[in-house]
Amino acid sequence: MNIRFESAEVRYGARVALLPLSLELTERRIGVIGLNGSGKTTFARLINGLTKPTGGRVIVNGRDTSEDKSVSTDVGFIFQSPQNQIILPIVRDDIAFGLKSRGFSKVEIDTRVDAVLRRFKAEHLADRRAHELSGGELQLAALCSVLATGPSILILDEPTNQLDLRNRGYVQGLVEDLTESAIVITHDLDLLSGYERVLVFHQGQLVADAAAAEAVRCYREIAA
Ligand SMILES: Nc1ncnc2c1ncn2[C@@H]1O[C@H](COP(=O)(O)OP(=O)(O)OP(=O)(O)O)[C@@H](O)[C@H]1O
Repeated sequence: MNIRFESAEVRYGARVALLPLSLELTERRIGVIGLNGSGKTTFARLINGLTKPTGGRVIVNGRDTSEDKSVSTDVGFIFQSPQNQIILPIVRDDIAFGLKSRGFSKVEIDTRVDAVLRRFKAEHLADRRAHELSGGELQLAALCSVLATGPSILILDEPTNQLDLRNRGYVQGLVEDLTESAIVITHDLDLLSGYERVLVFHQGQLVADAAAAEAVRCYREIAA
């Protein structure tokens, strides 16, 4: 993946959500940490064009997110509460929904739905009602829905939020095994152990950009 921030900033009136930021991201796994309200989600939303910079530019795989809507097909986003992004009641239908809205044919949709369910060993969830799923199962269903459409970059916003220890380990394993590039926003610092690149945000500013151990040390100082 290639993501470039060129003095990108986000302001909501007088409130600064992200101060002008310039950086390039090419690593396969990137962690993002920081206190509540520090700008992490704003940073992530800029990458798939959900939020447009109020100044500067964000270029993803050669495309300007402010000008080219197709960026959003390249960047999948799993939100903090996956239950909010599952639209249809049955898991299989929800996975198909995203494909339908992207114009895939019926045959292609069926093939892709089956393939993604197989890939994540989630066949047992296909006919389940989404609102009956556990937190870990919901994460898995959301992952299937997003990855079925074939993004090359995946953003996960607090993927282990509200998960018990077993499901946390399960989701950690899923993320480790992804062939797609992944940007992981988390308050679960152990999740990032071994990450070569972790960004630390504080008050809308990137204050550290380092390997996990160093970044976490910086974050602990801020939080102290
Ligand atoms: N749509 C919006 N309108 C006004 N202010 C906003 C909006 N979205 C975010 N902000 C503000 O921008 C700042 C950064 O928010 P952001 O959601 O990026 O933080 P975060 O680091 O992801 O926080 P958390 O860890 O709590 O999820 C906050 O002060 C927030 O209130």
